[in-house]
Amino acid sequence: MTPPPALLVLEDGRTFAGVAYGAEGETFGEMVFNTGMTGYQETLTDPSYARQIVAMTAPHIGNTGVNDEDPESSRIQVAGYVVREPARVASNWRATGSLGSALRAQGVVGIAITGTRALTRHLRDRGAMRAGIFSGDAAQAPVDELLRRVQESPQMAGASLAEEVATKEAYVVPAIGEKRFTVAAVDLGIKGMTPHRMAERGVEVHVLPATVTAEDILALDPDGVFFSNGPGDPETADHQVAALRGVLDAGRPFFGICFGNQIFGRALGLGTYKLRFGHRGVNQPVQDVRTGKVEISAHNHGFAVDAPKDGPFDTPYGRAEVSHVNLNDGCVEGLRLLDRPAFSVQYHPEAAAGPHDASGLFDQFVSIMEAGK
Ligand SMILES: NC(=O)CC[C@H](N)C(=O)O
Repeated sequence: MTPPPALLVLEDGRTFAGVAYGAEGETFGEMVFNTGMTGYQETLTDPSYARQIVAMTAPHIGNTGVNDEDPESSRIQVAGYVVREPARVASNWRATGSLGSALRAQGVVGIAITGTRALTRHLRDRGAMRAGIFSGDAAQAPVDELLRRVQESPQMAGASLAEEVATKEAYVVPAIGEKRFTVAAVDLGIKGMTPHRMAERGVEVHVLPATVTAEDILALDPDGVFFSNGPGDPETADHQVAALRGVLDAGRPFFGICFGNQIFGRALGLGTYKLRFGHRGVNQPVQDVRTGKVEISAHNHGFAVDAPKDGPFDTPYGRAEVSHVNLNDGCVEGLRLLDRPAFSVQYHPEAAAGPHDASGLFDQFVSIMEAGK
């Protein structure tokens, strides 16, 4: 059966005609692209993609189907999905179904277009922008009308989404093997692999809702505090910035990833800004400013911290420095305090999917907790 026609409409009026993939209907979100050649299931279930329509630059998606082990959260989180060619056969020994049926079962509207390269170049040149996918009855309206609705949909700048996707109830991920440390992990849209990487190192992880206060965190008497990745604009995360300031005031060892890095930056008094099209993929080169060492790393961010890159600077918590920079565009990829046990990275050392070059950052978190005991 041939899938029905579908239309992708960008807010600047560019359109891409294709066929429906996944659920039929309509959806709106920020149009972004992901360059990962692997890991579509992890990408789709990463809560940081909330309210984003993700286009895959890899031309063939769905080859290995879906399985029960790779999801990073309990559901598909993207607002919509754009692929070039959906695999007609799902072939993998772990597969429990096809990606197309998983998208349909979860009501995720997608589209297959031939022009994913043209779309990516357009976003690279003009920047990430709002978009809509329309198929079935939703595609019957005139294009002008669809465009108007895209232009009326919410922007990513100014969006507060972390509390929407984060857990409402605290839960514990037990240490694997002997328990050595307790970590309070604030969930802003945490990926399942992150607590797992800590648990593998003897950490019992208390995952807490995004609405917790510094008092709630410190009441657990944790050896370390972690702030996770998450969707939305870091400028809206005032509550989390205040909570982190309380944690830093108490001198607790701190590690942050992605949204957590942006909140750390804000807690240090730095600003954040929106990147033109962001970094989403599994092969971004990041350099450790001190050692010169380059890690190839997994990324998913559309915002970045604005910090001085020419050496240490003063913050309310003493001197700090930019620890890592991106070699593609020079943006800040990590921060650390020089006299206190606190650091964060903008990229993804849990790397699901992605290369494991940066996994040593979890060991670094363990060392600062060890030193603090
Ligand atoms: N993965 C993340 O934590 C993303 C952080 C933030 N929402 C951004 O896009 O930059």
